[in-house]
Amino acid sequence: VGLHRLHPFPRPAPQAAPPHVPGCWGYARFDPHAYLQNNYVPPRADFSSEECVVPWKLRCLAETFASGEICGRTLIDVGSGPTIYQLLSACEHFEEIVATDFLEVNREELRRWVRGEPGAFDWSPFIQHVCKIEGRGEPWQEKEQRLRGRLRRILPIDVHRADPLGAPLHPPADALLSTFCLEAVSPDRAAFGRALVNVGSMLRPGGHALLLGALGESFYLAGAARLPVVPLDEDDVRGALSDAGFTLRDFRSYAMPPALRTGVDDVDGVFFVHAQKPLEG
Ligand SMILES: Nc1ncnc2c1ncn2[C@@H]1O[C@@H](CSCCNC[C@@H]2Cc3ccc([N+](=O)[O-])cc3CN2)[C@@H](O)[C@H]1O
Repeated sequence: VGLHRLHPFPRPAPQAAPPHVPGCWGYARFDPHAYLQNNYVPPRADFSSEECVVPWKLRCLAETFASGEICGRTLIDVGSGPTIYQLLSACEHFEEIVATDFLEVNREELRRWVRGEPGAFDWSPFIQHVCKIEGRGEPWQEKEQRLRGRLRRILPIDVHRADPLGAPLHPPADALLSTFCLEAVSPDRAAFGRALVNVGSMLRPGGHALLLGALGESFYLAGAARLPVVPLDEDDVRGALSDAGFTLRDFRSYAMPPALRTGVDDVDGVFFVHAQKPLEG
């Protein structure tokens, strides 16, 4: 019962990517700090306008969790990267948050934040914004501590495996969250669809899946790494969810304004999905 202790997946040698994961070698050069600077500081993380992309993402999550319908014991975050912003509304509704990523450098970045170590990325502007839009007048330091207390496991994951965590998750997660991961690690739409099936296997029947991802993106930069992304449109996402057996509850999209097209990627827009795994089957 409970999460299995896993050996980290062997990191591919830069010169030899596992054949089943084209482009995986690029992740050996992924620089978490550069990635954070590219996406999670202004202009993309500008909290002065609700029209900016990060406030839009946080609002999608806050509004979806505000109903209270999505709750339970465990939420698993797939491909967390070095970020925790995506967990700020979720952490109110789950006893345990399980973060996951393929790279140890990202898992260590997350541990550094959980431990409150100097040099960890400063998420306080994000925490303050989420407290403001959730409207409970909660001191942001309390939310920060609550997330730190509930973020108890930071595990290796590979969404290209039938068992992404290396073994089935017992008990299955009550909810699944994944932001900007599946399309960024899939060489084509079929692989994206298979990854969605794989991660869906960790979710209990009736469980909720929340996805944020890139539309029309073909690459992104993270320091020396230039990573390929499968360009998706709205129908690709809807079709993959349907093929994976999910029932769509909400679909929203955001068009990236010219001011936020900074060259760190070629993303056209962002999608937000709330889907549910049927109770039967
Ligand atoms: N096989 C694997 N299984 C699971 N995770 C894996 C695997 N391989 C790599 N990973 C893991 O997945 C990765 C997740 S970060 C993926 C970045 N996605 C693209 C980037 C993100 C972004 C963010 C924000 C905004 N915006 O407008 O606000 C736009 C964009 C568009 N560009 C990375 O953590 C890696 O370590």
